[in-house]
Amino acid sequence: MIYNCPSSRDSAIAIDRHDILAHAREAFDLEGGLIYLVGHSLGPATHNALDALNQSAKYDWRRGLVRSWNSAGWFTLAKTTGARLARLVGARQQEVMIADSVSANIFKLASAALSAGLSASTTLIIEEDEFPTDQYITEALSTLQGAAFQRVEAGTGVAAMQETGGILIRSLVNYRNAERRDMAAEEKLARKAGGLIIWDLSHATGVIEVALNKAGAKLATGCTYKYLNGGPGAPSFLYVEKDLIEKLESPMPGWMGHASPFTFDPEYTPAGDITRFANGTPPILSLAALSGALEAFEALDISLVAAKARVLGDLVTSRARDIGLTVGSPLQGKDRGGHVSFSHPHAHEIVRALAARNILADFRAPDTIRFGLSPLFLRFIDVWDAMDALADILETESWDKEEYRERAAVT
Ligand SMILES: Cc1ncc(COP(=O)(O)O)c(C=O)c1O
Ligand SMILES: Nc1c(O)cccc1C(=O)C[C@H](N)C(=O)O
Repeated sequence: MIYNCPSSRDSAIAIDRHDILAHAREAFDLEGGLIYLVGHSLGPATHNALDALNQSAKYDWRRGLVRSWNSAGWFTLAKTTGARLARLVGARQQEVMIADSVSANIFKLASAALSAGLSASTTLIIEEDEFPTDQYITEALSTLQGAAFQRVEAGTGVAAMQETGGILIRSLVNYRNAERRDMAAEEKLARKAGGLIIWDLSHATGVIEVALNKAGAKLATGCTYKYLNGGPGAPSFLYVEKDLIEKLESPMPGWMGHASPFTFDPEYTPAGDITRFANGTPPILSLAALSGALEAFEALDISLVAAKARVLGDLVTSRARDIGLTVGSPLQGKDRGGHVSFSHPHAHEIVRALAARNILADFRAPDTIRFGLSPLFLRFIDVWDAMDALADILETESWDKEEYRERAAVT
């Protein structure tokens, strides 16, 4: 074990002192004194992301103007940034591109898979506790394509796929409880049943090891604004296994996915590579920020990042249990993603009481608190202190204040 779980504040300090990832924190432009436990929702800004954004806006856009499509590499930015991200999900560079949102990419990938007959049946399956957008998109797509739709109980999606040979939309890490699935084992079951899994890697990428190629995964997408710190609204990524790229056609064949957009051909011919999944003009400023943000991962061993996340999570689960909270996440680090959730009847007030102490966590109705444990910028002492604050808030019932009861529009 590279990291040990601290048993005291002093040992947390000692572990931080020897942390081989300690330098990664320097990449971030963090406000002093803030403990940020929401990197699983919106990662903080890195200096490189801000510089890249600045460069793109102030020089490439302001001065380079339309010339920058070529001179600043804007035309290929979605692909080059995807290639940069590929290592973090265990994919080949040519199998990943940046495009649209996860919502749009689930639609494109599932629709393309249905049209190409990649699965034994056209049944679309999703578990009822998946992130809502995945459910809405999957159900809407089934209506559009006249495919059967099954919203199944949590924990039964793989069995439904085995039974029907259909397409399962599945998070590698559940957004609420951080439960982690075994991609390789489930891919094996999919192959046996003639089914297909489209992976949502939103809560996995940048915090646990993801090995798409090794697992034999065919299709995936994921957010870049969480652990990858791409910035608010940063476009998501999509992955298509190399042998499938030319077999699949996007249901949204926009001009940027054309083999030669600037021939302005009235007939659509898809690009021969992953760019066939692009549709319109990409959000260059967001892509620039994302590309800059990925530099923080460049020389990092993702297995170390994952190891640190596991132990930060162990620290939260063990101390949360000590103070009487009900932990909703798996207790074994290997079964968990990068956050830990626990419940309390006054979860919302507690999250607001933590915020008043400059500790940001998040609340998911009705009673869940999530602590996101981004290993690149969080130290053991941050998490130790956050747990101390939480213990104090519970013990003194200092959450019980009128001002903590109002609901914010977004939490
Ligand atoms: C698992 C999961 N999927 C999808 C999304 C949404 O993705 P997007 O807003 O890019 O469509 C989120 C978070 O917002 C998420 O947690
Ligand atoms: N994407 C978000 C947004 O645009 C606003 C507020 C929060 C988000 C999120 O990412 C939510 C997140 N996926 C979750 O796991 O709850």
